[in-house]
Amino acid sequence: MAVYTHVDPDDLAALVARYDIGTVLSCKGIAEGVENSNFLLETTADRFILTLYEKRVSEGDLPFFVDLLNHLARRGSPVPAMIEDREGRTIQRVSGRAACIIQFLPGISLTHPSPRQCEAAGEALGTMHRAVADFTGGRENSMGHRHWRGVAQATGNLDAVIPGLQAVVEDELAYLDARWPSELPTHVIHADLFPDNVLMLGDTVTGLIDFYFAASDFRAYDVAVTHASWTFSDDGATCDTARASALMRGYAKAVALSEAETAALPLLARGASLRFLLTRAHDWVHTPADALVTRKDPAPFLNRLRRYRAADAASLFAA
Ligand SMILES: Nc1ncnc2c1ncn2[C@@H]1O[C@H](COP(=O)(O)OP(=O)(O)O)[C@@H](O)[C@H]1O
Ligand SMILES: N[C@@H](CCOP(=O)(O)O)C(=O)O
Repeated sequence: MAVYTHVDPDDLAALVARYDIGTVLSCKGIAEGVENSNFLLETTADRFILTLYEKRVSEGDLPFFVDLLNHLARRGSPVPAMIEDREGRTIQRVSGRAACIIQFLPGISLTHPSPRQCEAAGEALGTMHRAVADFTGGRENSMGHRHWRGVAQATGNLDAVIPGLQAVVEDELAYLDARWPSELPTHVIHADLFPDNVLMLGDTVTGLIDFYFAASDFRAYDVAVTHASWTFSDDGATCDTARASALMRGYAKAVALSEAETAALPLLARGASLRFLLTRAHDWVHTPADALVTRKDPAPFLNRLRRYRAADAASLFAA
Protein backbone atom coordinates (compact mmCIF):
# COMPACT_ATOMS: atom_id res chain seq x y z
CA MET A 1 0.00 0.00 0.00
CA ALA A 2 1.44 3.34 -0.91
CA VAL A 3 0.71 5.65 1.95
CA TYR A 4 3.70 7.57 3.21
CA THR A 5 1.74 10.47 4.70
CA HIS A 6 -1.49 10.24 6.66
CA VAL A 7 -4.27 12.79 6.41
CA ASP A 8 -6.00 14.12 9.49
CA PRO A 9 -9.82 13.88 9.10
CA ASP A 10 -10.30 17.55 10.04
CA ASP A 11 -7.71 18.65 7.47
CA LEU A 12 -9.44 16.49 4.87
CA ALA A 13 -12.85 17.99 5.65
CA ALA A 14 -11.34 21.48 5.38
CA LEU A 15 -9.73 20.59 2.03
CA VAL A 16 -12.93 19.15 0.56
CA ALA A 17 -14.90 22.18 1.80
CA ARG A 18 -12.93 24.34 -0.65
CA TYR A 19 -14.50 22.41 -3.55
CA ASP A 20 -17.99 21.91 -4.90
CA ILE A 21 -17.71 18.14 -4.50
CA GLY A 22 -20.01 17.46 -1.53
CA THR A 23 -18.77 16.30 1.85
CA VAL A 24 -16.49 13.40 2.82
CA LEU A 25 -17.99 9.93 3.18
CA SER A 26 -14.74 7.94 3.27
CA CYS A 27 -11.07 8.15 2.40
CA LYS A 28 -9.07 4.95 2.08
CA GLY A 29 -5.41 4.38 1.27
CA ILE A 30 -4.87 2.70 -2.11
CA ALA A 31 -2.87 -0.53 -2.20
CA GLU A 32 -1.21 0.02 -5.58
CA GLY A 33 1.60 2.42 -6.42
CA VAL A 34 4.94 3.19 -4.84
CA GLU A 35 5.68 6.83 -5.54
CA ASN A 36 2.98 8.98 -3.95
CA SER A 37 0.38 8.64 -1.20
CA ASN A 38 -2.96 7.90 -2.89
CA PHE A 39 -6.42 7.69 -1.36
CA LEU A 40 -9.80 6.77 -2.75
CA LEU A 41 -11.94 9.69 -1.61
CA GLU A 42 -15.71 9.23 -1.61
CA THR A 43 -17.92 12.24 -1.11
CA THR A 44 -21.66 12.76 -1.19
CA ALA A 45 -21.20 13.83 -4.84
CA ASP A 46 -18.77 11.33 -6.39
CA ARG A 47 -15.53 9.39 -5.93
CA PHE A 48 -12.11 10.93 -6.47
CA ILE A 49 -8.42 10.19 -6.07
CA LEU A 50 -6.57 12.26 -3.48
CA THR A 51 -2.83 12.30 -4.18
CA LEU A 52 -0.18 13.66 -1.83
CA TYR A 53 3.09 14.08 -3.72
CA GLU A 54 6.14 12.42 -2.21
CA LYS A 55 9.84 11.86 -2.86
CA ARG A 56 10.28 12.00 -6.67
CA VAL A 57 7.68 14.63 -7.55
CA SER A 58 8.77 18.27 -7.13
CA GLU A 59 6.04 20.69 -6.22
CA GLY A 60 7.42 23.09 -8.83
CA ASP A 61 6.64 20.55 -11.58
CA LEU A 62 2.96 20.22 -10.68
CA PRO A 63 1.76 23.10 -12.88
CA PHE A 64 3.47 21.34 -15.82
CA PHE A 65 1.57 18.11 -15.07
CA VAL A 66 -1.72 20.02 -14.74
CA ASP A 67 -1.13 21.76 -18.11
CA LEU A 68 -0.18 18.46 -19.74
CA LEU A 69 -3.30 16.66 -18.51
CA ASN A 70 -5.50 19.58 -19.59
CA HIS A 71 -3.87 19.51 -23.04
CA LEU A 72 -4.34 15.76 -23.40
CA ALA A 73 -7.95 15.93 -22.19
CA ARG A 74 -8.68 18.63 -24.81
CA ARG A 75 -7.24 16.29 -27.46
CA GLY A 76 -9.54 13.47 -26.29
CA SER A 77 -7.00 11.33 -24.41
CA PRO A 78 -8.53 9.34 -21.52
CA VAL A 79 -6.63 11.13 -18.76
CA PRO A 80 -8.05 12.20 -15.40
CA ALA A 81 -8.94 15.84 -14.77
CA MET A 82 -7.28 17.65 -11.89
CA ILE A 83 -10.30 19.07 -10.05
CA GLU A 84 -10.36 22.83 -9.42
CA ASP A 85 -11.56 24.30 -6.15
CA ARG A 86 -13.99 27.25 -6.13
CA GLU A 87 -11.07 29.64 -6.65
CA GLY A 88 -9.74 27.71 -9.65
CA ARG A 89 -6.82 26.14 -7.78
CA THR A 90 -5.83 22.53 -8.43
CA ILE A 91 -2.68 22.33 -6.28
CA GLN A 92 -3.23 22.36 -2.52
CA ARG A 93 -1.26 21.59 0.64
CA VAL A 94 -2.27 18.79 3.00
CA SER A 95 -0.26 17.32 5.89
CA GLY A 96 2.79 19.27 4.72
CA ARG A 97 2.62 17.85 1.19
CA ALA A 98 1.46 19.27 -2.14
CA ALA A 99 -1.79 17.53 -3.01
CA CYS A 100 -4.44 17.32 -5.74
CA ILE A 101 -7.96 15.95 -5.96
CA ILE A 102 -8.23 14.04 -9.23
CA GLN A 103 -11.08 12.64 -11.27
CA PHE A 104 -11.64 8.92 -10.67
CA LEU A 105 -11.56 6.96 -13.92
CA PRO A 106 -13.18 3.55 -14.43
CA GLY A 107 -11.14 0.51 -15.34
CA ILE A 108 -8.77 -2.09 -13.99
CA SER A 109 -4.98 -2.28 -14.10
CA LEU A 110 -3.94 -5.56 -15.67
CA THR A 111 -1.24 -7.81 -14.32
CA HIS A 112 -1.16 -10.30 -17.22
CA PRO A 113 -2.33 -8.50 -20.38
CA SER A 114 -3.35 -10.50 -23.44
CA PRO A 115 -1.95 -9.71 -26.89
CA ARG A 116 -5.18 -7.83 -27.74
CA GLN A 117 -4.80 -5.73 -24.59
CA CYS A 118 -1.15 -5.06 -25.46
CA GLU A 119 -2.27 -3.92 -28.90
CA ALA A 120 -4.79 -1.55 -27.29
CA ALA A 121 -2.11 -0.22 -24.93
CA GLY A 122 0.30 0.32 -27.84
CA GLU A 123 -2.35 2.20 -29.78
CA ALA A 124 -3.22 4.29 -26.70
CA LEU A 125 0.46 5.20 -26.31
CA GLY A 126 0.70 6.18 -30.00
CA THR A 127 -2.53 8.17 -29.86
CA MET A 128 -1.25 9.96 -26.76
CA HIS A 129 2.01 10.75 -28.60
CA ARG A 130 0.05 12.30 -31.46
CA ALA A 131 -2.02 14.30 -28.98
CA VAL A 132 1.02 15.61 -27.12
CA ALA A 133 3.05 16.51 -30.21
CA ASP A 134 1.82 20.14 -30.21
CA PHE A 135 2.03 20.58 -26.43
CA THR A 136 4.31 23.54 -25.86
CA GLY A 137 5.34 22.71 -22.28
CA GLY A 138 8.52 20.83 -21.50
CA ARG A 139 10.33 19.31 -18.56
CA GLU A 140 13.80 17.85 -18.21
CA ASN A 141 13.63 14.10 -17.64
CA SER A 142 14.72 13.85 -14.02
CA MET A 143 14.78 10.04 -14.41
CA GLY A 144 16.40 10.17 -17.86
CA HIS A 145 19.68 8.76 -19.12
CA ARG A 146 21.88 11.48 -17.61
CA HIS A 147 20.56 10.74 -14.10
CA TRP A 148 21.03 6.99 -13.89
CA ARG A 149 24.58 7.13 -12.56
CA GLY A 150 23.36 9.41 -9.75
CA VAL A 151 20.59 6.96 -8.83
CA ALA A 152 23.15 4.13 -8.76
CA GLN A 153 25.45 6.15 -6.49
CA ALA A 154 22.60 7.18 -4.19
CA THR A 155 21.59 3.53 -3.76
CA GLY A 156 24.88 2.61 -2.10
CA ASN A 157 26.16 -0.95 -2.32
CA LEU A 158 24.31 -2.47 -5.28
CA ASP A 159 25.82 -5.88 -4.54
CA ALA A 160 23.84 -5.92 -1.28
CA VAL A 161 20.65 -5.76 -3.37
CA ILE A 162 21.66 -8.41 -5.93
CA PRO A 163 25.13 -10.03 -5.76
CA GLY A 164 27.19 -8.90 -8.77
CA LEU A 165 24.88 -5.99 -9.62
CA GLN A 166 27.53 -3.28 -9.16
CA ALA A 167 29.66 -4.59 -12.02
CA VAL A 168 26.66 -5.11 -14.32
CA VAL A 169 25.47 -1.56 -13.72
CA GLU A 170 28.90 0.01 -14.24
CA ASP A 171 29.37 -1.94 -17.45
CA GLU A 172 25.90 -1.01 -18.74
CA LEU A 173 26.26 2.68 -17.85
CA ALA A 174 29.53 2.83 -19.80
CA TYR A 175 27.96 1.03 -22.77
CA LEU A 176 24.91 3.30 -22.85
CA ASP A 177 26.93 6.50 -22.28
CA ALA A 178 29.00 5.69 -25.35
CA ARG A 179 25.99 5.02 -27.57
CA TRP A 180 22.95 6.92 -26.27
CA PRO A 181 21.35 8.73 -29.24
CA SER A 182 21.02 12.50 -29.40
CA GLU A 183 18.91 13.13 -32.47
CA LEU A 184 15.72 11.08 -32.26
CA PRO A 185 12.22 12.70 -32.40
CA THR A 186 11.47 14.17 -28.99
CA HIS A 187 8.40 15.51 -27.24
CA VAL A 188 6.81 15.10 -23.84
CA ILE A 189 6.46 11.39 -23.08
CA HIS A 190 4.78 9.48 -20.24
CA ALA A 191 8.00 7.61 -19.36
CA ASP A 192 6.30 5.12 -16.97
CA LEU A 193 3.41 3.56 -18.91
CA PHE A 194 3.44 0.27 -17.02
CA PRO A 195 0.26 -1.85 -16.97
CA ASP A 196 -0.59 -0.41 -13.54
CA ASN A 197 -0.78 3.04 -15.13
CA VAL A 198 -3.28 2.00 -17.80
CA LEU A 199 -6.89 1.36 -16.80
CA MET A 200 -8.81 -1.03 -19.04
CA LEU A 201 -12.26 -2.57 -19.31
CA GLY A 202 -11.95 -5.71 -21.41
CA ASP A 203 -9.79 -4.78 -24.39
CA THR A 204 -10.59 -1.06 -24.16
CA VAL A 205 -8.31 1.51 -22.57
CA THR A 206 -10.38 3.67 -20.21
CA GLY A 207 -7.63 5.64 -18.53
CA LEU A 208 -3.99 6.66 -18.74
CA ILE A 209 -2.82 7.76 -15.31
CA ASP A 210 0.24 8.67 -13.27
CA PHE A 211 1.99 11.20 -15.52
CA TYR A 212 4.38 12.27 -12.76
CA PHE A 213 7.47 11.10 -14.65
CA ALA A 214 6.28 12.77 -17.88
CA ALA A 215 9.15 14.72 -19.42
CA SER A 216 10.72 15.72 -22.71
CA ASP A 217 12.51 12.72 -24.16
CA PHE A 218 12.64 10.44 -27.19
CA ARG A 219 9.20 9.11 -28.13
CA ALA A 220 10.92 5.81 -28.98
CA TYR A 221 12.15 5.64 -25.37
CA ASP A 222 8.48 5.71 -24.28
CA VAL A 223 7.86 2.77 -26.64
CA ALA A 224 10.83 0.97 -25.07
CA VAL A 225 9.52 1.56 -21.51
CA THR A 226 6.09 0.28 -22.52
CA HIS A 227 7.60 -2.74 -24.30
CA ALA A 228 9.70 -3.60 -21.24
CA SER A 229 6.74 -3.36 -18.88
CA TRP A 230 3.98 -5.03 -20.93
CA THR A 231 5.56 -7.94 -22.74
CA PHE A 232 7.62 -9.95 -20.21
CA SER A 233 7.00 -12.84 -17.85
CA ASP A 234 6.75 -11.93 -14.16
CA ASP A 235 10.40 -12.82 -13.57
CA GLY A 236 11.46 -10.68 -16.55
CA ALA A 237 13.35 -13.56 -18.15
CA THR A 238 11.10 -14.16 -21.15
CA CYS A 239 9.64 -11.72 -23.63
CA ASP A 240 6.26 -12.93 -24.92
CA THR A 241 6.61 -12.28 -28.64
CA ALA A 242 2.83 -12.40 -29.26
CA ARG A 243 2.34 -9.60 -26.74
CA ALA A 244 5.37 -7.70 -28.04
CA SER A 245 4.34 -7.77 -31.70
CA ALA A 246 0.77 -6.83 -30.73
CA LEU A 247 2.06 -3.83 -28.76
CA MET A 248 4.21 -2.67 -31.69
CA ARG A 249 1.31 -3.21 -34.13
CA GLY A 250 -0.99 -1.13 -31.95
CA TYR A 251 1.56 1.69 -31.69
CA ALA A 252 2.11 1.64 -35.46
CA LYS A 253 -1.61 2.29 -36.01
CA ALA A 254 -1.02 5.76 -34.58
CA VAL A 255 2.68 6.56 -35.15
CA ALA A 256 5.17 5.36 -37.77
CA LEU A 257 8.61 5.19 -36.14
CA SER A 258 11.53 6.19 -38.36
CA GLU A 259 14.26 3.71 -39.33
CA ALA A 260 16.62 5.36 -36.86
CA GLU A 261 14.07 5.02 -34.05
CA THR A 262 13.38 1.38 -34.85
CA ALA A 263 17.11 0.63 -34.93
CA ALA A 264 17.54 2.33 -31.55
CA LEU A 265 14.78 0.38 -29.76
CA PRO A 266 16.97 -2.44 -28.32
CA LEU A 267 19.41 0.13 -26.91
CA LEU A 268 16.60 2.30 -25.53
CA ALA A 269 15.03 -0.80 -23.96
CA ARG A 270 18.35 -1.58 -22.28
CA GLY A 271 18.23 1.95 -20.91
CA ALA A 272 14.62 1.55 -19.78
CA SER A 273 15.48 -1.72 -18.02
CA LEU A 274 18.43 -0.09 -16.29
CA ARG A 275 16.33 2.89 -15.20
CA PHE A 276 13.73 0.73 -13.44
CA LEU A 277 16.36 -1.68 -12.13
CA LEU A 278 18.13 1.27 -10.50
CA THR A 279 15.10 3.06 -9.05
CA ARG A 280 13.77 -0.24 -7.68
CA ALA A 281 17.20 -1.05 -6.20
CA HIS A 282 17.33 2.43 -4.69
CA ASP A 283 13.87 2.06 -3.15
CA TRP A 284 14.69 -1.48 -1.98
CA VAL A 285 17.35 0.06 0.23
CA HIS A 286 15.84 3.44 1.09
CA THR A 287 12.06 2.98 1.51
CA PRO A 288 11.19 4.12 5.05
CA ALA A 289 10.36 1.16 7.31
CA ASP A 290 7.11 2.76 8.47
CA ALA A 291 5.72 3.45 4.95
CA LEU A 292 2.69 1.37 3.94
CA VAL A 293 4.14 0.30 0.62
CA THR A 294 5.07 -2.92 -1.12
CA ARG A 295 8.54 -2.41 -2.54
CA LYS A 296 9.06 -3.58 -6.12
CA ASP A 297 11.61 -6.30 -6.82
CA PRO A 298 14.54 -5.03 -8.95
CA ALA A 299 15.55 -8.52 -10.20
CA PRO A 300 12.99 -8.81 -13.05
CA PHE A 301 14.49 -5.69 -14.62
CA LEU A 302 17.98 -7.17 -14.46
CA ASN A 303 16.55 -10.14 -16.38
CA ARG A 304 14.96 -7.83 -18.95
CA LEU A 305 18.27 -6.04 -19.35
CA ARG A 306 19.95 -9.39 -20.07
CA ARG A 307 17.25 -10.23 -22.63
CA TYR A 308 17.63 -6.90 -24.43
CA ARG A 309 21.41 -7.37 -24.49
CA ALA A 310 21.06 -10.56 -26.54
CA ALA A 311 22.09 -10.52 -30.20
CA ASP A 312 18.52 -11.15 -31.42
CA ALA A 313 16.92 -8.32 -29.35
CA ALA A 314 15.83 -6.37 -32.44
CA SER A 315 13.44 -9.21 -33.32
CA LEU A 316 11.45 -8.49 -30.13
CA PHE A 317 10.27 -5.21 -31.68
CA ALA A 318 8.82 -6.64 -34.90
CA ALA A 319 5.17 -5.68 -35.40
N1 LIG B 1 -7.54 8.83 -11.79
C1 LIG B 1 -7.62 7.60 -11.28
N2 LIG B 1 -8.76 6.88 -11.44
C2 LIG B 1 -8.86 5.64 -10.90
N3 LIG B 1 -7.89 5.04 -10.17
C3 LIG B 1 -6.73 5.71 -10.01
C4 LIG B 1 -6.54 7.02 -10.54
N4 LIG B 1 -5.32 7.45 -10.18
C5 LIG B 1 -4.77 6.46 -9.46
N5 LIG B 1 -5.61 5.42 -9.34
C6 LIG B 1 -5.39 4.17 -8.60
O1 LIG B 1 -4.36 4.39 -7.67
C7 LIG B 1 -3.25 3.53 -7.92
C8 LIG B 1 -1.96 4.26 -7.63
O2 LIG B 1 -1.87 5.41 -8.44
P1 LIG B 1 -0.51 5.85 -9.12
O3 LIG B 1 -0.73 7.20 -9.68
O4 LIG B 1 -0.02 4.78 -10.04
O5 LIG B 1 0.42 5.92 -7.85
P2 LIG B 1 1.98 6.12 -7.73
O6 LIG B 1 2.29 7.41 -8.42
O7 LIG B 1 2.22 6.17 -6.27
O8 LIG B 1 2.62 4.94 -8.36
C9 LIG B 1 -3.42 3.11 -9.37
O9 LIG B 1 -2.81 1.88 -9.64
C10 LIG B 1 -4.92 3.06 -9.50
O10 LIG B 1 -5.40 1.84 -8.96
N1 LIG C 1 6.63 1.82 -12.60
C1 LIG C 1 7.80 1.83 -11.78
C2 LIG C 1 7.70 2.58 -10.48
C3 LIG C 1 6.76 3.73 -10.47
O1 LIG C 1 5.63 3.23 -9.86
P1 LIG C 1 4.17 3.47 -10.43
O2 LIG C 1 3.34 2.62 -9.54
O3 LIG C 1 4.01 4.93 -10.32
O4 LIG C 1 4.14 3.00 -11.85
C4 LIG C 1 8.26 0.42 -11.44
O5 LIG C 1 7.44 -0.50 -11.59
O6 LIG C 1 9.39 0.26 -11.00
